[in-house]
Amino acid sequence: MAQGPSDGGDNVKVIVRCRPLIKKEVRDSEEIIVKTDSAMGSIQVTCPDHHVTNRTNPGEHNIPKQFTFDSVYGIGSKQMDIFTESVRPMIDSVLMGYNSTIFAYGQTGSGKTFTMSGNADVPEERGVIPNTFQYIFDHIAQQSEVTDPEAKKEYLVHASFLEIYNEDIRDLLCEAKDRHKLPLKQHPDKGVFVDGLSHHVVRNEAECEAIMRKGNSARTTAATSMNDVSSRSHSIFQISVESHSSINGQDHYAVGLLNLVDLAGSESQKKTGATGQRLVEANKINLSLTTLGIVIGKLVKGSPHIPYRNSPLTRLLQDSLGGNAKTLMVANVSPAESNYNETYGTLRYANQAKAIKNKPKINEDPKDAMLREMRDQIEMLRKQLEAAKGTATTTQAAAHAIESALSPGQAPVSLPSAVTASMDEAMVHQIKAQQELQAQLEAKSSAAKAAAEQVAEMESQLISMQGQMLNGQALMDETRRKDMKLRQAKAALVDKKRREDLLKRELIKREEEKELYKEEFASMQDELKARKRKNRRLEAQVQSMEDEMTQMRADNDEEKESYLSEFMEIHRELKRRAVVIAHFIPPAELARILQHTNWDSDIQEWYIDHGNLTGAALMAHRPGAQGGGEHPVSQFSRLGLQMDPDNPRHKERNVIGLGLDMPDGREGEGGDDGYDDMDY
Ligand SMILES: Nc1ncnc2c1ncn2[C@@H]1O[C@H](COP(=O)(O)OP(=O)(O)OP(=O)(O)O)[C@@H](O)[C@H]1O
Repeated sequence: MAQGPSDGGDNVKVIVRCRPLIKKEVRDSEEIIVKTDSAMGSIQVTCPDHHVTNRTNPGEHNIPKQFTFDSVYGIGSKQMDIFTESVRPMIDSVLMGYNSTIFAYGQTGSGKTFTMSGNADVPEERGVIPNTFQYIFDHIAQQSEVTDPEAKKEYLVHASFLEIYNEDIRDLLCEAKDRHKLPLKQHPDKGVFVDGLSHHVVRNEAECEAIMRKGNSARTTAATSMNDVSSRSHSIFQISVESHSSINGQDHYAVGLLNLVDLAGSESQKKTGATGQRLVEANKINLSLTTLGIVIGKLVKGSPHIPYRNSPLTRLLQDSLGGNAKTLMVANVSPAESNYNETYGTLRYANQAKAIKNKPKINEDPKDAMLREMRDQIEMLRKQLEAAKGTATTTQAAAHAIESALSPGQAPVSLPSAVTASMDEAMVHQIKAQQELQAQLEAKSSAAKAAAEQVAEMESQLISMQGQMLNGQALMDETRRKDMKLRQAKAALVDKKRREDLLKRELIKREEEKELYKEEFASMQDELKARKRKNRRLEAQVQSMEDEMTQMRADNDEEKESYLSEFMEIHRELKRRAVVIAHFIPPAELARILQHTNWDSDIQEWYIDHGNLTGAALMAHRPGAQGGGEHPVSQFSRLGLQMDPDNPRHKERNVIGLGLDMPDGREGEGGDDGYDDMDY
């Protein structure tokens, strides 16, 4: 299924493939340490027992490391499964005009070349690249069955094949003697491109395969201790699919470029024991792969500067990593215990790449489309051909006219001058005219031949140019139709299985979520219950506090009222004393007494200095009665005092000695100075 344009960005798709044990690993009885679950898209790798990596926590290395990817292909996976499930959507995008990149990553000997190229001679071992050719030409062949003129498309497919060897870019399709370093350049529309790289128009899968074989045989490989045919370079097979359609009389062009990248494998010098040229190659390979790793890491972190320029590999993949292309990374791993570190490293690397986001966009109506140029050339050639055909026809007609003007069977004669001299003039004239016509005929005939040749040449040129543009007619025949049907039926089955797997994955995810919710819900319910209990307790506390507060307020109000009434009482009494003082103590006397009043804060009492100055003291110093005796008291008063000692009527006459009539039984308290309890 074709993917629509995406605005929010497309994550780099990452799939993992684990190859089976190779002969050497079987011979060495290597343990398989990788477990895959294709339906769930998960892979586990377990550190072998003897391979202790964690000294501080030795038990931990036995815990399997688990990863999930867009798809995972196990030991028994088929080339066609990978193609149908994961590669086909990328090619569909290319056919729509997106740029796409599929790159195989992994340690040396992990199966990258097997996955990308495979064995072209064994149908079920054909890799991504040959299966891609077939898919593209099947798609184009189907155009022959399209009847809607607006939906009809015309295609031009061309391919290039390059390698990056020791950080130099080389064309794998040119003659060996011309295979020198090519520069990288930047184009405002095309982006980064290899200047001088050859492009080869291909009209069918056989031509594509021929190119692939030619390039593969030119690619630098060598036997190493890890792989009998180890790629010593990164290779990029590029297929450009250009299409044209005419909608409402308007020409529309789209160009999709597909990069099929087979990276050289990372290798550890310790394991390979490489020396000399192999070591130089290995260092360069590891260097560019490290740069690729740095670029991926920075993209994931969202760094503002991505060091694409640090290696030709990352510059060429610039558009595929964080750019406008759709990208699929195939991480290849070995299942053997001896490759634990590399396998774990590849999975971590691939896991990181999942987070890279691209913003794919369709290349619509690019100015430099080869197809546009070719259509213009064909149109021009057609016009020239028409003109040439006209010229050829008129020249031929002229030649025929001359031919018929010549008397039939009359061969032009060339007579010796002695003979012509004896002939009459008319005869000579006729013979000369014949000779002239003959010369004209020869000239016209050769001109007509040349014109016919030119027309034939132009026609074959036109046919060849038209033959490069594909509308499906030449590709579709009965055999392809049948094979295609079979391929499509198989693809439909894979699609069905894929959908089932996705559903299963979704279902399991939902189940897990449900379980999680259940647990969360149960704990939330417990928490809710506990909170409710606590709330009830708090509510009861609040209620009792409120009741208490209401009570306190009521008590306070009551107390306040009682204090107020007490205060009013005291105030009234005070006023009474003030009135008494005002009436009985002369103001000067009062001022003098007040001068001697002091507050004792220890006992919280007023006291009067020089008590002898007070009225009571003065009264005590009242001059005695005649002869030192007591002042006379009437019989009535003496009796009255005995009977009612508190009756002021019978008391001394000095008002200061009178006690106050206090409220609430306090009456008379502190009657000595009369100011007791008057606490202001
Ligand atoms: N899925 C597979 N099924 C069967 N054999 C495989 C598979 N993958 C790889 N092999 C075999 O494993 C060996 C190494 O594979 P290959 O050459 O593809 O590795 P590579 O990753 O390209 O290595 P290098 O980086 O050294 O070029 C080959 O003999 C290949 O046929």
